[in-house]
Amino acid sequence: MRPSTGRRRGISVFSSTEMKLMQSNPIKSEADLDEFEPATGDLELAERQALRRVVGLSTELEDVTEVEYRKLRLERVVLVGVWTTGTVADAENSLQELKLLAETAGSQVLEGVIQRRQKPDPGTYIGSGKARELADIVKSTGADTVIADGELTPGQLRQLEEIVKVKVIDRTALILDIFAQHARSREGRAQVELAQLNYLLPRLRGWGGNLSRQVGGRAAGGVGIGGRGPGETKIELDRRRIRTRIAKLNRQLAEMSKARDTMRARRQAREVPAVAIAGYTNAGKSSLLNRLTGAGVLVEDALFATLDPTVRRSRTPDGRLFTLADTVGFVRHLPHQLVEAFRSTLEEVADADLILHVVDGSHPDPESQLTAVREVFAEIEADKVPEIVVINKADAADPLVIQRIQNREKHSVVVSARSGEGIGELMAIIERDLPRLDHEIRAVVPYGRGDLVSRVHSEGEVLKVEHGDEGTLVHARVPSGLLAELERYAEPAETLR
Ligand SMILES: Nc1nc2c(ncn2[C@@H]2O[C@H](COP(=O)(O)OP(=O)(O)OP(=O)(O)O)[C@@H](O)[C@H]2O)c(=O)[nH]1
Ligand SMILES: [Mg+2]
Repeated sequence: MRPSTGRRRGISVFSSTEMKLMQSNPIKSEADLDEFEPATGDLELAERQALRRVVGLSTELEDVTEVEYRKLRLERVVLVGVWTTGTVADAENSLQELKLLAETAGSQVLEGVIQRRQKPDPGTYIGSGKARELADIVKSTGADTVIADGELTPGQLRQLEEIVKVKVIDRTALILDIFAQHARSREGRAQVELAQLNYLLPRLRGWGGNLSRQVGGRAAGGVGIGGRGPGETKIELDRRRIRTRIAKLNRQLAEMSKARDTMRARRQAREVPAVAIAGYTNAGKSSLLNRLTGAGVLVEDALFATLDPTVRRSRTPDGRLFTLADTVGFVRHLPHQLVEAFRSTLEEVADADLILHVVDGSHPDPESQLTAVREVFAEIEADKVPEIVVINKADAADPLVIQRIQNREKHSVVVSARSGEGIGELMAIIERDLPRLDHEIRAVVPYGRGDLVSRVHSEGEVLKVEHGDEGTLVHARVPSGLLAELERYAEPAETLR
């Protein structure tokens, strides 16, 4: 924590245009600032920010890509957290994670501060005295944004902005922003936009027209709110547009989820068991999928590298086919708007026959990651699915920490997706825990039905194949769908050995 730099408030932090604005609406002392009247406060702040935005975004071009725009937008940030429970180490881990999130969003973190409090200040999140210290830090570091480690009310965001004089965003907005940058598929983009709009809607008044910028270009672009003046009519209009857009996105997503359901139903009809790889972001889920299937999925030392689930086929050592799905990573306090919006994607986890819950053994606090992930499992009703805890990054982890997790998690396996250590053991566990959906059959398949024989090869487990006079003699374990088709060619019981 930085020492207090005193209760200074230099005018030099403002541009000349802003100074003019302040003269026409003078703030004489900090006391005035504290008792700011919300109604005029909204207007004044929004105008000041509108001006600030023009100054800061002189490079704002029509064709600048969204990511570049975001980088401009959130370049130099100061982090702030309120530490209510737990140890100093917990509080620091939390801010460390916020730093990774901020960096993932493309910003440079200049400083981070935490305040010990019973609970966040209802008005300004951190205490108002601390908020002024924060303002000094912002000024001396030249930061353009403050990111708060929590979900702030619209009022808290506004009041903190009034004190620190730069844009304030919260953890939820930051995570939404990262998702928006990473979403690639049509469904993923629609889900993120829906989450952003739901976050935006109740905050529209508090942040005035400026909000469309804060929540991200896509949401803003999608509804066409450029956000100039925060006039009531404009806000009403924006609200209506947002609601219309939300309704449309919900309809589109329902369509897309139907397509996904069909695909899943097809997989289920074939009785191929489904394994979902889930876990905290950056735990190594995609690396594990690659290691198990050679899928070649993007692996990155970044949070939320994966947003679109990849499904691959794999086989157990005894030859049974199963699907393996990589999924979006979880994080503590995953914004509920995101969980809601990503519900259909997350169903992939809830509908699985087995979950490989990957945890990063080299993380300072893997246990709290396990807990955070299980909270999301409960929310999406995936908590009834059998779970194997896969303690990953064994090559980098402290053996004592691994031991500690193993003691707590009886159903666990230690692996390194990087070195391959423990992967064989993991496969053996998958084989043991996968539901056995297959039936054993011996059949003589006529040569004209080569299609059935190839299905036995791809969907079932072949025990023996011979070529006889009347057809292919197949002894195999197959799912029931295929069994039904093979039964007419089944060998009479008495010939079975
Ligand atoms: N040392 C070590 N690093 C690993 C291991 N597995 C993954 N990593 C690294 O951890 C980082 C994250 O890996 P990913 O596979 O992208 O993790 P993820 O869980 O898919 O992450 P998101 O999709 O972002 O949620 C990458 O830098 C990997 O190289 C491992 O076994 N050992
Ligand atoms: Mg991934």
